[in-house]
Amino acid sequence: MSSAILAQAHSYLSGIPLEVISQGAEAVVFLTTVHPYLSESMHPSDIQISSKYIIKYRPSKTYRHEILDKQLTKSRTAAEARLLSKLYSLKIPAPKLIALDAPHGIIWMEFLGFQLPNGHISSLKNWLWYLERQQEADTTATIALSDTVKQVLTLVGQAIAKLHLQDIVHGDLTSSNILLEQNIEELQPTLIDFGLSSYSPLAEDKAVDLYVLERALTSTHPVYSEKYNDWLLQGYEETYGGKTNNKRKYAEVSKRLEDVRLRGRKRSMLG
Ligand SMILES: Nc1ncnc2c1ncn2[C@@H]1O[C@H](COP(=O)(O)OP(=O)(O)OP(=O)(O)O)[C@@H](O)[C@H]1O
Repeated sequence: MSSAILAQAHSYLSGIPLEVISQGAEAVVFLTTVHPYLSESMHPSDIQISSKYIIKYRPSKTYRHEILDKQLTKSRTAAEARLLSKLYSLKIPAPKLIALDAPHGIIWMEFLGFQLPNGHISSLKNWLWYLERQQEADTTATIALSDTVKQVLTLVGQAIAKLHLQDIVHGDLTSSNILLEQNIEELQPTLIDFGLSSYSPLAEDKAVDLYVLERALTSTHPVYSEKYNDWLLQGYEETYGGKTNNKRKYAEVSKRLEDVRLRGRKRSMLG
């Protein structure tokens, strides 16, 4: 990453320790240990507070016109933050919004996930890979793996359905954009990266969301992806089509998903 981007982030976040954990096309993601406005003394000592937070920073793009760049940074950052806050009120699992500095392209949010035994972060992709490697080493692990994976993928499908029932489309659903949280009894999948999200009532857009995740699972977990996708869709159907009057809406998305798959297959046959 360019030192200019880092210097800019440090100037906006003066005195805040920043550790780069990812750099995408749109944003740099930092890990920090400092909360933007709460100090330790503001918490009763019996309440455990997290000491890890995420800062997502959209640097300015020098190839864009300066005024347009400022407007885009501000509106995209604010839109992502608004969505996080909406998801919290809807109880859809996603990072909690902590603070926002839209003009500078900065969002502070809750840190999610944990370290897997192999040291990787608990994205759905890393977790499935980890379990698959384990199973290959010990074939007696099959049943335990199926039960837990089925439960998690059903929850993923349910979370996506909750999003779609609100006519929110994620826009970049991959197995890296799903982080697992360790709850007391079970693993809870949470959705991250709402930078490309939008509102849409269209069955087509929802089907594309599902297709993108289906493709991600197929390409990263080819041996098991059929089962994974079945479990995911079961969870989706349960929640999206759960009420009698939603059955028709679910059938529309399901039909569209078939069409999108067909288009995808045609495209790959044509190269
Ligand atoms: N709330 C969070 N808790 C923990 N890790 C996070 C969180 N948000 C983002 N990350 C980490 O940072 C990475 C990039 O985040 P995000 O996808 O939001 O940024 P991005 O710039 O849009 O990325 P990309 O362009 O690669 O899609 C994630 O894959 C994840 O590893």
